[in-house]
Amino acid sequence: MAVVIDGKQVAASYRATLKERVTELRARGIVPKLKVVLIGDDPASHSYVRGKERAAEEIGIDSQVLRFDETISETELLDLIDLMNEDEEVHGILVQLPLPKHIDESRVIMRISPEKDVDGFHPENVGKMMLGLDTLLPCTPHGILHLAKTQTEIAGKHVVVVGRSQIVGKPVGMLFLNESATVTYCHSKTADLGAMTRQADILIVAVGRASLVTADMVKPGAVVIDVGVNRVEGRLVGDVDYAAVKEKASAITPVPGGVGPMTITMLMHNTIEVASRG
Ligand SMILES: Nc1nc(=O)c2c([nH]1)NC[C@@H]1CN(c3ccc(C(=O)N[C@@H](CCC(=O)O)C(=O)O)cc3)C=[N+]21
Repeated sequence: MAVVIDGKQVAASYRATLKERVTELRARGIVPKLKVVLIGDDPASHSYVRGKERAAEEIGIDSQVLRFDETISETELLDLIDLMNEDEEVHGILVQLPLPKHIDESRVIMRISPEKDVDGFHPENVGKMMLGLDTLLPCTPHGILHLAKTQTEIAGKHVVVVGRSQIVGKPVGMLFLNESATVTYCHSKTADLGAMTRQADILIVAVGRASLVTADMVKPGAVVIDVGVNRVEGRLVGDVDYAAVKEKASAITPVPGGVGPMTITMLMHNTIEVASRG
């Protein structure tokens, strides 16, 4: 029977240390400031952004959400980013994804100043992360690494990543490689997924398909990190068959209450990092 990794609890205790850092910054006259751009009326996006606002308020970060309807043009959005890039009081800029079809996501990401890119999505930050240099790390991968470290040593472990998205799969493998894990990537074209996942000491699943990973695909004693966010019959579930895998793993993250709260907390971490650079 696995330990349930309480992401809500780990995130809350991490936020307590962040709150102290904000107190110190404010004593020096620095108020960390985060701008979130939210386009359209997708209920999930609005819910995530509310979570970000709540966390910022708890820690003492000044956050502002700029809401636009989906008719906003790409040029208008890029001009807005330019203004925030130039505003010395703004430390972090986040444009909530996905964007409407008529807006080129990569052009938007590349327009955000790498120094203010608290998502860690800009190619300059991705490149620095790949090189193992000190930089703004992508929030979900950073949160996953932090959760895994509460359970196990990373060096020498076999980490199997299922999913190769730009936002989670690819960077999370790179972060664990930098921590001296042996990393295997799996994806939709992987020939025998179970044969791969059964080798994992640490199994990270970030695909977006409910019940993708079943108990027979997990090595006894593995640490399982479920990054999936799926709505099934109105309920939020991950990519892992939680009830069955829980019996086999040594530790597992629940959905909700696992990786999600860590993602938001690492966004706060990045905003404070930028504010601390002065
Ligand atoms: N530029 C950008 N940066 C992002 O970081 C980003 C994004 N766009 N677009 C969407 C995804 C998704 N994402 C989540 C954040 C928190 C939870 C979270 O806190 N989930 C709660 C449950 C929330 C609920 O109940 O709906 C949990 O797992 O416990 C989930 C998902 C950030 N994203």
